[in-house]
Amino acid sequence: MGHLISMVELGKFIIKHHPSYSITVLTLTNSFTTGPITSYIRTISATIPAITFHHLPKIPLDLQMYDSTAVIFELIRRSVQNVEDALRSISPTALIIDFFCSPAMSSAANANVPVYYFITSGACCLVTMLYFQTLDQDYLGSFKDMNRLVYLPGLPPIPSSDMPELALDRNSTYYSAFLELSQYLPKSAGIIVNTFDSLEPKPIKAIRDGVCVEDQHTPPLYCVGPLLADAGDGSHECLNWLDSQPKRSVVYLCFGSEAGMFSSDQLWEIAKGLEMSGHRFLWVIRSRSTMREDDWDLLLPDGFLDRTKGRGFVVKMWAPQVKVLSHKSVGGFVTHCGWNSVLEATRAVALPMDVLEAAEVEKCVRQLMDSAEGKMVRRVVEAKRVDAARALSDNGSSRVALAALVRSWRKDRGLSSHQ
Ligand SMILES: O=c1ccn([C@@H]2O[C@H](COP(=O)(O)OP(=O)(O)O[C@H]3O[C@H](CO)[C@@H](O)[C@H](O)[C@H]3O)[C@@H](O)[C@H]2O)c(=O)[nH]1
Repeated sequence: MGHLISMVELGKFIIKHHPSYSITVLTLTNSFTTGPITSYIRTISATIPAITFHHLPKIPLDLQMYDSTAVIFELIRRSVQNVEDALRSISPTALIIDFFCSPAMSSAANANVPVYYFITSGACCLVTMLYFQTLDQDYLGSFKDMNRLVYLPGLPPIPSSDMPELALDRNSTYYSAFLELSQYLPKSAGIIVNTFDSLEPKPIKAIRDGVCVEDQHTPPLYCVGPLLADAGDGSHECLNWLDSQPKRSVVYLCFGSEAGMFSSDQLWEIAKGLEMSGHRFLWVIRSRSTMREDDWDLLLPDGFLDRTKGRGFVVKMWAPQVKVLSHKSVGGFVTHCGWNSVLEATRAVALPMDVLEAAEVEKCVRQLMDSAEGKMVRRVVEAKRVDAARALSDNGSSRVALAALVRSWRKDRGLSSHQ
């Protein structure tokens, strides 16, 4: 969902400023096409005629054989011919691919269409992707076993255990897919990133200076963000509850669209931490262990909902996050740091939470709501909010980047400035 929303937001950004274009989003359907995804696609299709969804033929897969990430890689790998067929029938000016979709590079080459990557995470993450070919040669073991710092251009040293999940285990299939991404990125016509120049100046400079890719040309970088979903219309009972809470008193906890699927042990730890913190909270819970509505309450500590009644509100599965974050009663956001949530948090306040233990949850919530550090985070976020608006304004860095991107694909296709 995090990837789909930002891809659609990129499409909206393109047609808003270059209305002669229309956008076709190629989508795969399978087990991960959950209710929120289906209803999101329906809403966009009904409200934005310039964006259409082209559903690629369904690929039959034995789901028992794959975990949730492997399913995505396998579907993409097996859809190469279908993507090529779609490109031949649509005949687009350019193909923009998510970073999971490297195999589509060959579909585009066969259909003679220029390919641009779209990085739905920030420039920090892109540095890791580009530099991964070098890391693969420099660090011989698996990052998960190293217990050391990893050095990347433009970034502070990163504990090896904090490397992207796909890159942690050298023997996994994800590792080869991540390495393949690192090899394909420099071959693209350009890289579009959902960030803005003043948000991540050091990694952006490192990429533009070409120091993340050895012995190869780094393609042009287009920082066009922040691309964020609109708050939209519609109501939700959690918004009514927020209306009745004091200003900036509620801490909002939500852990993205996929990562938010916790085991029952983890849910239990978060619940305990929230109870101990004594603060008001709005918490979105998802769990892999059960999807039956009646079972939800059993996942939480006995009596938790009664003891926190009035000061806590639990939403099952999905909350209107953008609306929640802009609500006046929300004073803090505890997140897994999915990039969309980070960007959306520029409208609110966030602290990352790492270790899922009750004491850590309690500490994190208290720090955010009570401490000098929490106040400082609020000030930094406010400054970034102003920078973000500037980047998207006329002649702002993201608008200039979008214009350069459009010029680039026109040039690739030999089109004049009117086409
Ligand atoms: O209850 C919910 C949960 C999520 N959202 C929205 O769903 C999106 C979630 O995106 P994100 O915060 O990026 O989380 P994920 O989808 O889990 O993130 C995946 O995709 C991101 C973008 O590539 C990566 O940065 C993350 O590491 C990866 O986990 C955001 O727009 C949220 O507003 C809701 O509206 N309601």
